[in-house]
Amino acid sequence: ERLVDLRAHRHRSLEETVLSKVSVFFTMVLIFTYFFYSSDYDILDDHRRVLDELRPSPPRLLPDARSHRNRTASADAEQVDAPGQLPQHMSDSAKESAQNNGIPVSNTFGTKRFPQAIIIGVKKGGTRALLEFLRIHPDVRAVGSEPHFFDRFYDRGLEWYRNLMPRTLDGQITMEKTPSYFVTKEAPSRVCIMNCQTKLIVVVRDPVTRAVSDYTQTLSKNPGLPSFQSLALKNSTTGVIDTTWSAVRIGLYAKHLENWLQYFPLSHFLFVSGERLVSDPAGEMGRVQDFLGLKRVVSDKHFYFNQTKGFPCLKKPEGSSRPRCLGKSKGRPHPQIPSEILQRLRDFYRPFNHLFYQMSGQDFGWD
Ligand SMILES: Nc1ncnc2c1ncn2[C@@H]1O[C@H](COP(=O)(O)OS(=O)(=O)O)[C@@H](OP(=O)(O)O)[C@H]1O
Repeated sequence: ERLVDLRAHRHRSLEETVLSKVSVFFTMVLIFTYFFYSSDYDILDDHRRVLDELRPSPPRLLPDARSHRNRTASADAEQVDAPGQLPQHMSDSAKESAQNNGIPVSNTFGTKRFPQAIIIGVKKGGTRALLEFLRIHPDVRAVGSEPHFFDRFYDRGLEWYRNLMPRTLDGQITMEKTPSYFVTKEAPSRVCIMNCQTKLIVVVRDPVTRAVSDYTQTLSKNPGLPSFQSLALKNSTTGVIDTTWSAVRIGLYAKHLENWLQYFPLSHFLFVSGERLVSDPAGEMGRVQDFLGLKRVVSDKHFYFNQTKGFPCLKKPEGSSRPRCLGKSKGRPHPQIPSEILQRLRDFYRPFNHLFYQMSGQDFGWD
């Protein structure tokens, strides 16, 4: 009888252990689901980026014999087909039939390629908005975070860089954005070593507002920062602008473009107006898609103006419960800067802006 009792007791405690494990598992699933669906767009995106970057390099399978446009032979020599996920835009039936055939489709789709187009600048111009808007396009795959290869991590080598890229199918465009490339002296020659056919996109914004936006970002990380005017002026009595301050220097677009034009012809550049990206995102996206040789998929039906955010946001994508606005670090309120300092900066930038309009063949209307 004691033996039977003991067995029954053991059975019960085993059942209890299993039950408690199952309930812990479901609680975790519930918590995860809650955070997944209630989180901010940027947080989700950050998770995806971190996961993408932490994912170990896949083992090499088949050598990729396919050639791809816009790439240099040396840079391409090591291309391989590699395991990847089924492409998002692939129809469910195609995915199913591939899986039903027992073919390990997820192991043969996609190739990591060098970007054919890069958003090279400018910092605080609206580069994140542009990249996120482009990512809606089924023929664009982009790295979420900024790789900083051509400025900070060049010594890691081209293969390191290519490994950061998402997998693409033939016909899809690989992209990345790192706004500091535009002001990095060595970047043009380095990009050209990778591929001189690379398309270059520069989102430009009134250099005065851009400088204030840049300052606002630094201030948010370092509240003890000196005032904007004390950093912008070399000397408060003479009113001479301090061009060594990066927030000022970045706005000398003509000077930076000159450096790039030593390696790339003007036809390789598209200058996107940061202002119009806010006032008419669909119009500006039309130009970008044309430049990239893409079908005009991203259009006004994808955007709505969010009154609370004060910026255009993406409408609820299919299968998502929420519309997507950029995170809090995009569209921050700017501190009030004395009007005479802003005027001084406007006067300072005017000749550089005019030179830039001439060089780019576009009048951005900042003056
Ligand atoms: N749709 C939308 N939503 C939010 N913000 C938008 C959008 N379109 C353009 N912008 C402007 O983008 C500015 C930030 O530029 P970047 O993304 O290039 O900044 S960064 O260099 O990557 O830090 C950011 O600058 P601040 O307003 O100064 O924060 C915005 O003005």
